[in-house]
Amino acid sequence: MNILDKIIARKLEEITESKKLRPVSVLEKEPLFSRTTVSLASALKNASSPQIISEFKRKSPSKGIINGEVFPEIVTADYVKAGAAGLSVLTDHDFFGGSFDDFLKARHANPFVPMLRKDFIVDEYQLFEARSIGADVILLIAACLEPDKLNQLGKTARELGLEVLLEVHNADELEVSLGENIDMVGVNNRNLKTFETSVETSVVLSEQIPDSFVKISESGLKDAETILHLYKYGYKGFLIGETFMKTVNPGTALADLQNNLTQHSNLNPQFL
Ligand SMILES: O=C(O)c1ccccc1NCC(=O)[C@H](O)[C@H](O)COP(=O)(O)O
Repeated sequence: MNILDKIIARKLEEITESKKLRPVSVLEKEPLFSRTTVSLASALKNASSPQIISEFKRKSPSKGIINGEVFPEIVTADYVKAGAAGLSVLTDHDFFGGSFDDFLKARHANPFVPMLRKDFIVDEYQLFEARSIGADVILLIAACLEPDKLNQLGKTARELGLEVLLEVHNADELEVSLGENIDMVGVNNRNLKTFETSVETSVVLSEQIPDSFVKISESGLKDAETILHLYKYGYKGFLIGETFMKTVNPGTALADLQNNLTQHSNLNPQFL
């Protein structure tokens, strides 16, 4: 069984349990459920420089524990101070060490910043969960979903006021999954079989994503040079987790990257 199959098998068990414990009628009564959402797509679309979406990620299948001693409210507030355009917070517990508690702490510390619920969405119920914890954006991973299901989830997400980030790893996934219920397309540079990352994946797929979708490059991003290189291919957003989270102070790591981006852009104005 590959890693995605394992994650999804576990997710389906969790969803069955959660539906019994906290049905949709309960989720709808959560105070954050009716919160006005904030658009990540607009923040990226209107920017005239590369924008970083900073991820709060404790561990991962590829790296194991990344950082055990971190507080979501502190790390995410530091990210925002350092100029993050948006936040991504893992809510998957078993494989990424995340939780709703992490998400809620980040949300309360940053009420007006666009936040992505980073999880493996396979059921409408999880969209109601996302709304109830104050998410603005949800992720639909093409590798996990049949095109009809993906389209249906996108439609329901939109009806709930959530933006939809479609994640693809290759041209085939892109071709069958792109549709009217998608706001942003994220190209994941991580090969889920080998866990190796290659930014060439973002380069190769860039031309195949219509300009009407905001483009985001995800995973394995480490430095300003790579980000500015991908910016030339039309990527507006850059989702970064491990590079920041493996440091003692993830917010400072983002601030350093932002400084490097500014310096490189000044040295090479053709980048911007
Ligand atoms: O990160 C993993 O090991 C992983 C394994 C299997 C499925 C998904 C995985 N990551 C999810 C992500 O999309 C990343 O957390 C995100 O793009 C940030 O990547 P990075 O900057 O490399 O932490």
